[in-house]
Amino acid sequence: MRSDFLSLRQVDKRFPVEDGELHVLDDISLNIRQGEFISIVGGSGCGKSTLLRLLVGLEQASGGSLQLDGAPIEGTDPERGIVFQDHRLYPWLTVEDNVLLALLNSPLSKAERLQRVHEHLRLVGLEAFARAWPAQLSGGMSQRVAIARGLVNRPKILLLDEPFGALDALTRAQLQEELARIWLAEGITTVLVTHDVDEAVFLGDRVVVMQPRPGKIGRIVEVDLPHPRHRDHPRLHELRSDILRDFARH
Ligand SMILES: Nc1ncnc2c1ncn2[C@@H]1O[C@H](COP(=O)(O)OP(=O)(O)OP(=O)(O)O)[C@@H](O)[C@H]1O
Repeated sequence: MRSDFLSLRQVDKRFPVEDGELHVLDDISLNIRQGEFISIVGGSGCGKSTLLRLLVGLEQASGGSLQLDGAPIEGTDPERGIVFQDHRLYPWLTVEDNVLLALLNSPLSKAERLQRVHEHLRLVGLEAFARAWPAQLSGGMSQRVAIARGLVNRPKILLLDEPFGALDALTRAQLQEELARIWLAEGITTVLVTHDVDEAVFLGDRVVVMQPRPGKIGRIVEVDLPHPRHRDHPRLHELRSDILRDFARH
């Protein structure tokens, strides 16, 4: 198993703005192991989403390098699956077709594609809803479809930007458990951006704590607990309080 499966070296990001440039990310270096679950937390505006957009390939770094499995990250690619806060399902397509769309450029036959879609709908517990319309789904169900769509290409990594941010607390907790189960079953390298420190420590093998202006890695916290985890484990509470103390300092 490679310890630098996903590798960020001295990544820097600046945006041109009216009166010069905005320095958003400064000297971000991080090696992520194959199969690892990394959570990224930090206050609003510290560059978490920008970092994820660089990993997706929607933005280009101003300096430094990002590599996945030995190859530079350039542009979007099905080898990187994405789930955003807003599920972005097409309302005029059924659940099945929404997931199928992600396989548009796949070399698989139609029958193989459908089989793959159903396999992933089963994985997220929604096989019975294959023919449903997005409007018939709850927020949590829509987000499950988005996870199925993110995984259907069997990507090398799964990138999640506040995937449960718009859900109520109970649904959010359920989806976190689902994600933990799916991650364990699939063994997929995962990067999660979240505001929620509880979520970050519950799911992550490591939690990257970012600091603002410009966004930097403040520290990296190892969550030294095996999976599956119990959310009430005292160690998780301890780590959470420790990280929140960091937030209070910035
Ligand atoms: N395309 C852009 N052009 C100019 N500035 C940008 C652009 N994208 C992001 N920014 C700025 O970069 C900074 C970091 O934004 P980013 O969304 O990455 O932070 P974040 O940590 O994800 O915040 P939040 O938690 O509120 O979503 C912000 O000041 C934002 O205004």
